[in-house]
Amino acid sequence: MAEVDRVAVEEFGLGIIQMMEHAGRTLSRVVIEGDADRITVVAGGGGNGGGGLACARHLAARDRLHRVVLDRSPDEYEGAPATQLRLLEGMGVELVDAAATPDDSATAAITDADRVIDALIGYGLTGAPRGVAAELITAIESAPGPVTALDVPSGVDATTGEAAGAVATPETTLTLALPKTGLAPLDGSLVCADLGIPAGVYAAAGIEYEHPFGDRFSVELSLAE
Ligand SMILES: NC(=O)C1=CN([C@@H]2O[C@H](COP(=O)(O)OP(=O)(O)OC[C@H]3O[C@@H](n4cnc5c(N)ncnc54)[C@H](O)[C@@H]3O)[C@@H](O)[C@H]2O)[C@@H](O)CC1
Ligand SMILES: [K+]
Repeated sequence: MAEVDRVAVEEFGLGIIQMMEHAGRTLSRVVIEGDADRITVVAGGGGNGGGGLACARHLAARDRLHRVVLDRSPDEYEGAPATQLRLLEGMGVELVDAAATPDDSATAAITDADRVIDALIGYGLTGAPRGVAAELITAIESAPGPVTALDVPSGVDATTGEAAGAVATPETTLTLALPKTGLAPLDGSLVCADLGIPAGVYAAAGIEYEHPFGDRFSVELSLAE
């Protein structure tokens, strides 16, 4: 998937912000179909967090957003995730910086929610979750509400499915563009979102690909028996 993203951006000129918007909007549609009114988005600093922040904007516009929890200071965001964050700030959405709140407001924002979106870490995970991200994964895992994970549950290696540390078990995982091999052993439902990546990108990345979405923009997947 990393190679597909690279070819899409460097050889086909697809914008990361474009793909991230599809990810965030489709994620918001999936959770809006449920009945949760107070949805908390927990967002990291990379591409996965950026998709979560785009989702938060669509939820806020529909009055379904409870809180946005960050694992670092808003000043540390760069690139497309920073663009998503600035848009949220412009809407007046309150951000909870878990790294700067010694009290339990980040945990409360997670435990008070009807549903939690886990957009901390995607396929960019390196090693076991550390620091604030690890604490937030533990808080998500102990939250009473159901969890929707973006792309992969944070802490799971997208390729091997191994988890070297904490993982929040999702009710649903919305994976992006292609199912990752590391999702095969996962419990819960699996939905794949179309990021609008042209078929030629897959061909250029050496992947045999048939558009799986038909007339839809997301499809539920199940493991072949
Ligand atoms: N790169 C792209 O073209 C796109 C990426 N997308 C999303 O972005 C993800 C990949 O983005 P990135 O490559 O930025 O990576 P990620 O966002 O998956 O992970 C990087 C972030 O995780 C943190 N992190 C990594 N390992 C950690 C550990 N052990 N403990 C604590 N924190 C850790 C890093 O500090 C960094 O903030 C995909 O899974 C997907 O969800 C989509 O938004 C679509 C486009
Ligand atoms: K995630």
